[in-house]
Amino acid sequence: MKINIYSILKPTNDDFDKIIKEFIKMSSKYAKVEVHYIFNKEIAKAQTIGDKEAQEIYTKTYLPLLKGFNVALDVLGKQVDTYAFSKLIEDKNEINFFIGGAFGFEREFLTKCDNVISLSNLTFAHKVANVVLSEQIFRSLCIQNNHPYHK
Ligand SMILES: C[S@@+](CC[C@H](N)C(=O)[O-])C[C@H]1O[C@@H](n2cnc3c(N)ncnc32)[C@H](O)[C@@H]1O
Repeated sequence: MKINIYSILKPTNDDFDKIIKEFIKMSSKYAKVEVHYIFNKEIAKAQTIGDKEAQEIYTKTYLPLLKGFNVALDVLGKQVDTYAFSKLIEDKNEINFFIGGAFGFEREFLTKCDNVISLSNLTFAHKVANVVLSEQIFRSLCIQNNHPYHK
């Protein structure tokens, strides 16, 4: 199983990145998990302009990456518990998770994904969302493989 996490963000190698890397390393026993930070001039400019234009740039960036099974993370998405999350990612060859930029997602992009999930009613910073996502991926892989971590 291959799991990609796409995040519109400059990689900074801070403590959040270290925690994310740790969960990915722990997951590697069961799946190949990779985080892809996407940041370029257009995205940098997007952060300084209006919500709508920025969202259009995020959509343009993410659309070509849609392949396999695609899950967007959005505060207003479907709330799932860990077991439902585990079922969602079970038996898939390739899963892509998309974390939005500072202005969130354009509806058009969300409708092109197979699922849109919410991790909480609270809005998190990108990296906090990525920490929670990475931990839930590891937890789900433990559930699927009967590893005691999930108890
Ligand atoms: C700083 S947030 C964007 C906030 C933006 N104003 C919005 O309403 O979407 C950046 C990204 O983190 C992810 N995120 C933050 N909180 C989340 C939550 N509770 N559930 C799912 N994803 C979340 C989403 O992918 C979001 O696009």
